[in-house]
Amino acid sequence: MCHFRKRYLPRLVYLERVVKETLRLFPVAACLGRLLDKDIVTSNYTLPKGCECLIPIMYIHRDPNIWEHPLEFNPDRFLPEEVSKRHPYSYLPFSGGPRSCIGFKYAMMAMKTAICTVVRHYKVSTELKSLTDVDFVPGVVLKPSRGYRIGLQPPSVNVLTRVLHRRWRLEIGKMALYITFPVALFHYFNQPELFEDWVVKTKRELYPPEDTPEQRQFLTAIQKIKTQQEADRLKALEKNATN
Ligand code: HEM
Repeated sequence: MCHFRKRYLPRLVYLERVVKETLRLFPVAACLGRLLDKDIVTSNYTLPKGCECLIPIMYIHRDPNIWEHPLEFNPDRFLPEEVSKRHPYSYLPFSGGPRSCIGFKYAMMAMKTAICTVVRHYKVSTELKSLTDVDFVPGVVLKPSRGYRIGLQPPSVNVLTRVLHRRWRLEIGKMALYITFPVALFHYFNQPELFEDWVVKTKRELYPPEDTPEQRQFLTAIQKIKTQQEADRLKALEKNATN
């Protein structure tokens, strides 16, 4: 199975909508607190400076005035055309304004990577039947009261997948062979005593000493020249001796 790469993340548009819809129904920070540094005037109320406010993110995310069928899991609520219909502060999983989460991009990348990695390797299941089956305990972050009731099962691996999974072993084997083979050959042929006889024998077979009439004629001619030269030299010596 190929490795997951960072460059794949922008292409996972549906997964991004799934993550966003999950954070709508189950915002990690379900409730935020603010201390007002000035009076806030709304249509019906004035919230005085110094007042401590709680912003019920989970409640806003499930408000039927904002979200149609709020308890339905529908990732397409986060299609660009749907998002543009809503007030920007109707969805606040990472808070909003100047004190919003600085790590939201990283968090989105991390969640998408984690989900991809898990679903590519495991079959995920749960005994929970609907969203309302999940109860929460109050806390700084949203936490299910009965833990995370999910099952992870390794997929049944077919032969092809098994072969692909073992590919890295094959590659290492091939690499070892590529290195060992020339090294072994080099060592073998660098022992002259092992192959000297073989070289001499092969050379004799490939280039046998020639014994043709021309060759013999040539050798006789050379011999004649040598004898002639010897005789001339002797004659010259005798002449010198008599003088
Ligand atoms: C799913 C993951 C995350 C969620 C749901 C989340 C949510 C939030 C929320 C709602 C706030 C606002 C808190 C408030 O106003 O009281 C916040 C603030 C903050 N978050 Fe995250 N966060 C996540 C991951 C991260 C990561 C990965 C980082 C760092 C890399 C990070 C860094 C921060 C910081 C520094 C603040 C404070 C910003 C400020 O007060 O100016 N968060 N986060």
